[in-house]
Amino acid sequence: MMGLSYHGYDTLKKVGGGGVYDVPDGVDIRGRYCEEFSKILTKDALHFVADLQREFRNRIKYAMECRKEARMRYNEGALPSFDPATKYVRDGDWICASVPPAVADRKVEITGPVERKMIINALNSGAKVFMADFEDALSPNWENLMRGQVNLRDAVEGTISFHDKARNRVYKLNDQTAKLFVRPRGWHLPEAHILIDGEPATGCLVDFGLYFYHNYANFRRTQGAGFGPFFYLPKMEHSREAKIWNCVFERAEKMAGIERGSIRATVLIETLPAVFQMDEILYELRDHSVGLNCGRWDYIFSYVKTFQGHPDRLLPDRFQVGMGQHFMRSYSDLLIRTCHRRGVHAMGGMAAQIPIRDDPKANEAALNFVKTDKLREVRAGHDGTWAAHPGLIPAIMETFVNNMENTPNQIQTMKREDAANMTEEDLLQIPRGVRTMEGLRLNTRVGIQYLAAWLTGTGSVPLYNLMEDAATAEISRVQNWQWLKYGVLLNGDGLGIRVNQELFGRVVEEEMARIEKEVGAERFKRGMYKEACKIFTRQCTAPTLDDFLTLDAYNHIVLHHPKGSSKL
Ligand SMILES: CC(=O)SCCNC(=O)CCNC(=O)[C@H](O)C(C)(C)COP(=O)(O)OP(=O)(O)OC[C@H]1O[C@@H](n2cnc3c(N)ncnc32)[C@H](O)[C@@H]1OP(=O)(O)O
Ligand SMILES: O=CC(=O)O
Ligand SMILES: [Mg+2]
Repeated sequence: MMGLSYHGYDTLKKVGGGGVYDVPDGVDIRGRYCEEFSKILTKDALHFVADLQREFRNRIKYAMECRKEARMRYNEGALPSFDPATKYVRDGDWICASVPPAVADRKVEITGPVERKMIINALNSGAKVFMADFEDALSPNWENLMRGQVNLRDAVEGTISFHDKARNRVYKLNDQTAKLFVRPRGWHLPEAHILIDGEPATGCLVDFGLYFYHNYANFRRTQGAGFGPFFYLPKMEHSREAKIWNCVFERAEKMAGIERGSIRATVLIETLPAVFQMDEILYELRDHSVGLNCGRWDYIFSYVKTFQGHPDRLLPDRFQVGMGQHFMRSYSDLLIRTCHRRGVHAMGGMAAQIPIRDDPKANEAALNFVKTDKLREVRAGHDGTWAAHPGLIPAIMETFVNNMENTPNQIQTMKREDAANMTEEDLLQIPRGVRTMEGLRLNTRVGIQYLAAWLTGTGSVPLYNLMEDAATAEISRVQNWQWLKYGVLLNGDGLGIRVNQELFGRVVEEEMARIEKEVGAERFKRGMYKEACKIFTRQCTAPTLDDFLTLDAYNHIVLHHPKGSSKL
């Protein structure tokens, strides 16, 4: 039977590539057809996603409106703060459901995009947990998303393999693997290739829904010892958003006929407003929580975004905004105190350093930086932390093991009551440091190269010996925007130059020439550097700050089938 429109017909929908997706009433697939994808995009799985979308779309829209409204208040001069209306939650004596034994020990967690070889490498890496990422580390084009689902299904089944033909190497899972967590996209991102009742689906409901539907049974049997699946939840700004996730989880548990509280999630505290909502977020998810994580890179991005209307809160060069800054330390300390008081893990964040193969001295310095950062985390009371690369795992594991008393975590032993009186001033203190021309140049060079990679399907890249992903690139973008908006003085290099449009135009030109030289003329021509430069420059110079780099850029990676049908 040929496909009709998505309205009112329970029918087969024909799309590019000659195949057909069997879709339920009201669902339209605009992504490329592929037989492998059709095993993910089954009618029943799509039915589940559509049910979630229909049940929660209005609440999601409302939550996004609330974000806008809060931003307007911050733009008018208000500061984020603890909410007096939920003091009873912060003061209350409740705790979260107890931690599932399968994930009691989370000393080192590796993260990475849902790419086939990386999934196998990460699961085999010796880390306790692998967070498979549909978010900061992934460019969410149709192929990546759908292949990611196929890869995760095979990983959970234990059948995943990969043949690297160039190296004639076959990758398979070891007997012992890391426990899998999955990070869906944030609430704000649409999935333009799946329309439900004529509207793009909510990206995270697609990521969550398809993964949950196909994997919950296998996962609980093989990985979760009766619990799971496990998730990481990104970029929330308020506990009302956590409440929606909690309802989504309950809805999924009901559909699957599994016990309430089976699904568990760690929430990234990576927006400035959310640091004032940590108790409230845990409270909403108290039956489904396994802790919070310091998503430090998005947190820095969010500091600039929240204070976009506050010229007295300008950031110094990006690399000076580390965990030594008072506001960052305060955030980590309060997160540990909050989690341990509620009986769940307080996870540390990502050090951006990665191994440097061709320079032993620089490599040693990078490794020492990571070790110092991780030592600070474990001594502060974190129960585990993130690694961006398998090469860092032994050193990080050793740091955590040697500094914890033979226990899987520090939930009972590091209560951090000293952080109980953390104030709003502590959490908001203006970061110290200077701004330099090199800072502006590096932001520009990194931002454009990251975006060029993202547009061509790669969401995490090594640049100048550091891991760059959507969160780190955001810092480069918003920092440039902030410096331009307020015409800041570059006060750290003795040049006494003010940032303005003309200077920025020159910097962009010169940095593009440098990028071309560094990557080579051929790769530069083949890549999407010019398009990336256009998008990045527009965003840095826009009169109003765009909410997300990837939201504006998303239109450029939407590819509707049959070709030529409209974009978002
Ligand atoms: C702010 C945040 O949200 S942080 C979380 C999101 N970001 C991430 O997850 C970034 C994860 N890291 C990465 O993507 C990568 O490490 C990069 C892009 C930074 C560097 O990647 P590469 O340049 O390919 O690293 P490199 O060449 O050293 O890789 C060596 C091997 O390690 C593997 N590897 C590297 N990083 C990872 C990882 N995170 N997970 C699994 N395997 C990995 C590579 O696949 C490669 O395997 P192979 O030898 O079998 O071919
Ligand atoms: O997601 C993690 C972050 O640091 O951002
Ligand atoms: Mg993040």
